[in-house]
Amino acid sequence: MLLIYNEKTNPYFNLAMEEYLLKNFNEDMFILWRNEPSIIIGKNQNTLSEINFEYVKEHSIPVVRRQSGGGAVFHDLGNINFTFIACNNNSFSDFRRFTQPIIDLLRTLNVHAEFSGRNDLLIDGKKFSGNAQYNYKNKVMHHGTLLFSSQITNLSNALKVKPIKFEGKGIKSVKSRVTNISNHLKFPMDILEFKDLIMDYLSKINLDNKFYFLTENDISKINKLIESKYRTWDWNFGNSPKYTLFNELKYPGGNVEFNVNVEKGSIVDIKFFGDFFGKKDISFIEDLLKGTEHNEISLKKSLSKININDYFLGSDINTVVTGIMGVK
Ligand SMILES: Nc1ncnc2c1ncn2[C@@H]1O[C@H](COP(=O)(O)OC(=O)CCCC[C@@H]2CCSS2)[C@@H](O)[C@H]1O
Repeated sequence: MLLIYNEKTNPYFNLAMEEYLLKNFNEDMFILWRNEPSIIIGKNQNTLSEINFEYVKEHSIPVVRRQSGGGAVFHDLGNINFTFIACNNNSFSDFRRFTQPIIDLLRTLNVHAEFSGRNDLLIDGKKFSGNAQYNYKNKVMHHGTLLFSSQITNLSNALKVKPIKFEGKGIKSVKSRVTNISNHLKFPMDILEFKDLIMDYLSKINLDNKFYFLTENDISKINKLIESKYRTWDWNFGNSPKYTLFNELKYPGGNVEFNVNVEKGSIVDIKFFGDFFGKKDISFIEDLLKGTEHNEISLKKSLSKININDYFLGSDINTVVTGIMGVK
């Protein structure tokens, strides 16, 4: 098994690295990695309905979609991620096979952890690890988080959403009470010591191991994948399953309700309902916004073609855009 101890903490890099290693190597692997504060979204989720958009914007938190299914998780440098890539697997594998080493390792530290539900590891009934898998050809990639000393308040804030606004077939995250491993240790331990401990433990349970360090060539291929996929709005947001957003726009001239239907990231339909005090017909805006990508930049660009006051008296572009994004 190849053991990869990755020091990079950029979430775009790390998600692209997983895909690159899965698709370009024909060997079993184990990788440990950490991300700077970020949200990692499941393959089939509606990104906007899973994140606290205002918080994410205010703190410039990258939101990155991954290959595997499941819900949205928060990462920071207090969270360690582990990835197993196993060749010669024809289907999804038992989650327990890949999480048992973590449970066993924690037992050596006197921490009692258990597997629960479909994809969680718990200590005292609280989650510290979420897991997911992805199949590629005859391989399975299993990855999981390990909350060791994460900022739990930031985790809750980043994932705090008002889900009633969105309707669609996107996979919803399963909210849990969470805990950090370090709170359950009988003695102080640094996160990097814990990371070393996991790597040591893994290298002992497998006999035939080799450390592998990413080469210049690997890194340049990973960088290409970042630019073509992992850093793009299309993959992280646009790729969401189709959804409808229900919201209300409050502006000095009144209140209007509206629905936006979004498919492949673009507005296919938008309808405003209510009393309008603007002097122009609202259907012009409805037509104007069809085909616009459901993001702030594209909405601003489309709306800059008109005088917003002609439709929403006393309002401005920013207010209308935040409304249409479902932020307020
Ligand atoms: N980092 C982290 N670890 C454990 N649990 C978390 C974390 N962040 C949030 N949560 C909690 O899990 C739920 C979502 O649970 P849910 O079961 O919906 O989703 C998951 O667990 C997905 C795990 C994906 C693991 C990948 C491994 C490497 S890249 S990401 C969320 O609402 C919080 O309550």
